[in-house]
Amino acid sequence: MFLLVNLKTYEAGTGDAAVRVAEAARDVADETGVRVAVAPQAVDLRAVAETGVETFAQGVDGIGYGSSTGAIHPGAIARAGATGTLLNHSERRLRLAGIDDALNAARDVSLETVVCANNPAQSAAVAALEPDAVAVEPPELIGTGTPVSKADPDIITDTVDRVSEVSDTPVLCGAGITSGDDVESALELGAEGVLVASGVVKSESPRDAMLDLVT
Ligand SMILES: O=C(CO)COP(=O)(O)O
Repeated sequence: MFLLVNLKTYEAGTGDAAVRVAEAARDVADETGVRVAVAPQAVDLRAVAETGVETFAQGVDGIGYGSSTGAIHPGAIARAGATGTLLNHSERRLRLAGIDDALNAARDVSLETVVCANNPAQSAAVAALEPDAVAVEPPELIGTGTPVSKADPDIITDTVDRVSEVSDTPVLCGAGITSGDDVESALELGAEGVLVASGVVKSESPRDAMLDLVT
């Protein structure tokens, strides 16, 4: 089981608040033995990684060193302390060739890669690029509190089936997940972990929210 907490650009997941969520995530991982990682904005990566929590970037660009103003270089992300990156989140979508470039650039600096996809077919397409994991997140459920594992369970089972035809890439899922029950349903459907944002970041107690998700 892997819980990846995406802080997005929520105010409650930025700057000092990002560090507080990260410390809570680190403690929850230590206390429960469940793998928990946090994905802050790039500018907060170093401070979040210094808490000791496993730290993912929200994305990197498929570029090398040189003249790419405004781009996020995977090497800079790794030096800031991140050990992995999301790619192709539905709020930051890439074309297939861009995903491939970003995957290769991330691999060059040994970043773990979780590629998001909107549906089972896209999940199978990105699985062919052999990321470390695929995360299926139906965009219409993101941020709604209506969990993919209950509202649209076929998306998870179909994704697991389609991906397994292509590679042995593990499948994660996300969108609307807010409780331990939602996580349990996702795992029963074949997911190996979940991506969660608003259910943790916007909660009064991110620690309690994460504990509920993993226990
Ligand atoms: O987009 C998500 C995680 O990457 C899911 O967002 P919510 O948990 O807010 O639905």
